[in-house]
Formats: sequence, structure tokens, C-alpha cells
Amino acid sequence: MKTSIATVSLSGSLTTKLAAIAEAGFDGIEIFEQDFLASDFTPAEVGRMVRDHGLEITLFQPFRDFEGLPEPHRSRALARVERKFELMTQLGTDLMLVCSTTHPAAIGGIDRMAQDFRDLGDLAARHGIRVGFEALCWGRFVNDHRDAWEVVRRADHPNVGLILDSFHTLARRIDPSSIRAIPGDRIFFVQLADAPAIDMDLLYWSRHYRNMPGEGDLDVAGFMQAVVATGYAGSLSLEIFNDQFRSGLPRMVAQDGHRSLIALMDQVRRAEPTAAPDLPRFPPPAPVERIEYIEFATSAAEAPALESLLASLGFEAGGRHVSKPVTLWRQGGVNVLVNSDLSGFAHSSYVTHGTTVSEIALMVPDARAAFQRARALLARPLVQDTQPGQLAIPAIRGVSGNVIRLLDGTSDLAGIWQVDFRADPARHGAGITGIDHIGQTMAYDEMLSWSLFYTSIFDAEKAPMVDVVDPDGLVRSRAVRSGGLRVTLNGADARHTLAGRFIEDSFGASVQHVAFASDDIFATATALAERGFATLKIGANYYDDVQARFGLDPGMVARMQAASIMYDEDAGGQFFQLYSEPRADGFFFEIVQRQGNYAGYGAPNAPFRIAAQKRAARPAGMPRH
Ligand SMILES: O=C(O)c1ccc(O)c(O)c1
Ligand SMILES: [Mg+2]
Repeated sequence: MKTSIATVSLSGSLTTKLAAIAEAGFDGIEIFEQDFLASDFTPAEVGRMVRDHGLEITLFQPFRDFEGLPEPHRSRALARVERKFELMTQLGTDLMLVCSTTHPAAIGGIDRMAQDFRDLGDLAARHGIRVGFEALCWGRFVNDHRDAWEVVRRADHPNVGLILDSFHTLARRIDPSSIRAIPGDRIFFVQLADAPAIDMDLLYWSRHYRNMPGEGDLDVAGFMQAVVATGYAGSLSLEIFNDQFRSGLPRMVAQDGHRSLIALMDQVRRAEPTAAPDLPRFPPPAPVERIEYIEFATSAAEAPALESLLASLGFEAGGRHVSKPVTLWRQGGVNVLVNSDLSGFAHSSYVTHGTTVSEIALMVPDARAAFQRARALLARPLVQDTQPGQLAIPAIRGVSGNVIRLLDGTSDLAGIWQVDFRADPARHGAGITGIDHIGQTMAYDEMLSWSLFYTSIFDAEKAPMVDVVDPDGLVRSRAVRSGGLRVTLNGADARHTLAGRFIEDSFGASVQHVAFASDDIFATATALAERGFATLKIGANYYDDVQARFGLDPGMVARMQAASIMYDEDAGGQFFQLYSEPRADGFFFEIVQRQGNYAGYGAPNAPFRIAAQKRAARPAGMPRH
């Protein structure tokens, strides 16, 4: 499998793009003519720069408005294309993309178009060039790959083939299995892009909202399965027009692109028995069973405040690490580590972000297999500093460089609490039974990247994006779920939102909240109150509305109000939630109770919760910012 990416997919100058593309591990690039025109290099220099990076130019594009034109436009188009063939020879590439016409003078006609391509094939052959025809989904006469294929078939020229682009096919909801009837050697090139399901003008959607396979909602895997069934053996190339990527970090976008292609081809080889991509073997994705522990990095000075907050949540000190200043806090199957080590990863995490969740340990069916898969999907490993006699727990870097440890219950790793800690079981507690989810806050630009991280490494699904209204701006939120792991990714642009301030105050993306599960949130609320837990107060207006909206029993609403418990429901069930007051750095805890199959996270309550958190964080009478 040769991988390629179009230069339009990344930000920066051509030089920056090439470096990022090569570093991410691609084999080639599609050169967009605009990128070449905007550069100061000669075509030969560009060709050399590309090859010096170990890359090849897989495609030159686009050539527009060629087919179905009357004279004199037709002759002019042929003269124009010949100039581009000369340019391509100097660049050192032999494949040109011709996209279906949108020219106002074009008159269409399938045999006329086929004849145009036959003549173009003759001209291309004289230059040692091949041309591929792509149906733009907004093309005037050809806007469906089946029609483009019919033109190519009738042109019947060895130098003329078909170019497929998943976006154009899937955006028009064309069944990709129609590709299975096309001979693979007549497909000259395959472009891949995903996109979020938004109802809008096709051209605008294509030019601004495309994203990496797996980041959107289109069935790119189904498309790719059909492509491999044809025996197509050429490049797989990402062609991603996306406003965010155009201004994003080119290295991050290029790496996400490469990750998306590996994940896609892995998915395809498992679904399509004939597919044999030359992709190294690695384990299939597995669901996460649960979060086995979360670890806070802190300092000796700040640890007591965190520990008394944990105690007010019903946690009990349950052990110490055998060799490091790490204490274990336990309750109802939840393990929280408080690490005030002055060396190692936790310390550097504390120095960078302040008291923060520096590690999340995931219980998976096979930790070493999960690690192998993560590595194959380009996750960065954490270099271990294990002492003799302690467990070497496989670890990768997650959001903001945090550590994700991988544990299982079947290998030696199952002994973590006995080997690394002299752990006692928790006794009393406040009714917390598990970790329901964690909330990770990041710049909006990073959201696609981290959702791809989770969904490609684990057997995970992403929920639709929801808007969360903060009094000072909009925050976008999307949940990712893998078995017992639920993560909400919150993307903030606006600096004054609670999430935006948290990013600034903690110097980068991080876990902003941890939500614990309870089977009886009213009993838990009472137990927390006895322990002096500082519950976030929710005002009376909210409860009037919630009672009217859901037609709840007034007695229950009164109990909810007394305990500042918020409520939501969906088709599957009911949801209760309460919050801690935010810490000075913006971090907070949440307690939730799910009933039935409630699938959400209480998003409708978020605006009121955020407003209350902002009031709690700002003593009365203080200015807003
Ligand atoms: O938006 C366009 O015009 C355009 C050009 C070339 C392509 O390959 C494509 O998919 C779209
Ligand atoms: Mg295309």
C-alpha cells in the first residue's frame, strides 16, 4: 500500500509541507498546481525537493473544464493541457487528474466527451503521461463515478483511466458497491476523504469540511472495501480540503492522516477477505473494560488539599507505592493515585500543568496486544523508568502528552495492587461505584485528532458533536466510548470560556473533570454533605424549568434542588448529576447516576452548570474577567 497526501491538506509553504509529509511516513504527494504556482521554485527544483525527502509525486492536479466543449474552447483546452504536460515532465510525474467540467460553455454528450478523452490520451501518450478522469459531485454533466467510468470506458485508451474520490461518491450517497464492477487496472488513482454529516451545498461542504477517514461520518471503509475488491493496487491518497487543517500544525495533520490510513486499511482487511494490503500485522482493536486508575501529579505542598477533596468524596487512603511518594485512594472499585514524586514523568507533568491528571490506566483484554496496536497506529510510547521487582506497564502518550497505561487481568499486570502497592480494600465510602467518564479539554483544533486517536486504537465509537453554551463563548463537545471507557472531548476556542481558561491556566489540553458513578445519587449526596464536600449550588430557576420540561414529581424535584442534583433524560432512560465546586485551576469532579440505557452526558444542563461554576469561582462582586 503506497500512501500519499495532497499538498492542499496541510498549512504552510511547500517546503514545510514536504517536511511534515515525509516525517509522517507517506510515500508520495499529490501536487496541487496552486501550491506549485505560489512557490518560488522551478518545476525541476520542486521535483528534486520532493525526491530528496524520499517522496514521489503521485499526481498533478487539477486540470479543469476539459471535456464536452465546443470550438474554439476545445482547441484552447488541448493547447492548455499540453503546457501542463511539459510542466509535469519537469516536475517528474506522469499522472494528471482531470476533473469533470463546470464550464458554462460545455455542452456534454457522452460520446463527445469520450472522443475528447481519446484525443487527450493520444496527446498524453506522446508525453509519456496518463490522465485520470474524476467526477466532481457538482460537475455539470458528469457528477457520478459511474458516468465518469462510462466516459473512460468509451474513450478506450490505455493512457486514460478513472480517478475515484470517496468524497464525491459518498457525498451523493452513491452506493460504493457500484465500484466493484470496474476493472482495477482502469482505476488510475484513489483519493480518500471523510466529512461530517452536515446538510449543505456540495461544493462548499467539499472545499471546507472534509476530514481524515474515520474523523467524519461517511462510510469511507465501505468505499475502500469496494476499491480493494477491484484489485486496484495504486496509491491511496488523502485529499482533504479543511479550513482548520489549512491553519493547523502541518506535522500533526500529516501524522493524523497517516494514522487514519493505517486504521482504514486495517478495518478493510478485516472486512474484505480478498484484501491483502502490505500492512504489517497487528492486533485488532479491542474494547476497554474500565478505567483501572487515574493518577494525579501534584507536589507535597498541594497533595493535602487534593487528598482532603478525595476524602470528602468518600475515598479512603488504601496504600502507598513501595518505593515512591504515591498514595492510593480507594472507593467502590475506583482507584485514585496521588503522586508527589520529585522526579520522573509525574513531576514534569506537575511542573508543566500544575496539579493535574497525569495518567489514566485502562483495563483491556490484553495489554501487550493493545500496546502493539497503539504503536502500529503511531502512538508515542512512554519510556519506562521501572525499578527491579516492579511491573513494567506498557504506556503510550495521550492528550497533551498525558500517559495512558494499559493493564489486563490475565498477565502479570493483574498483580499491580499487590506488587507495586501494599493495598488495602476500601471499607466505607459514599456510594461511588466506578468512573463513569472523564472530560478532556483541548483547543478546538485538536478535537478531531484526539477522537481519531481513541477510535483508531481501541474498539470505540464517537457520538455526534454537541454545542455547549458557556456564558462567554461556545464549547464543542464530543463523546467517545469504548466498552467501559467514556471520554468527553471538549474543544474550546474562546479564551474566556471555562474550558478556554482551563487550557490557559493548565498550559495545554488536559483532564478537566472526572465523573464518578453512583447507584443512588441521593444517598451519595447525603454522604458527601456529611463529609463536607463542596457541592456546586444550582439555582431555583433551573428546577422550575426541569420540572415543567419533564413533568417530574414535585417531591423529587424538591429533593434534587436540596442536593443541587441536575436531571436529564433521553429515549433510553434517566440521568442525574451533581458537581463539585471547581478548584482554583478549573478542575472539578462530578457524580452521575444513569438509569436504564441513558446514553448521554447531560449536555442540556451544561450551560447552567457552567454559569454556576463561574459564579462559584468568582467571589460575589468581582468583575467578570
Ligand atoms: O474542489 C475542487 O475543485 C476539486 C478539485 C480536484 C479534486 O480532486 C477534487 O476532489 C475537488
Ligand atoms: Mg478529488
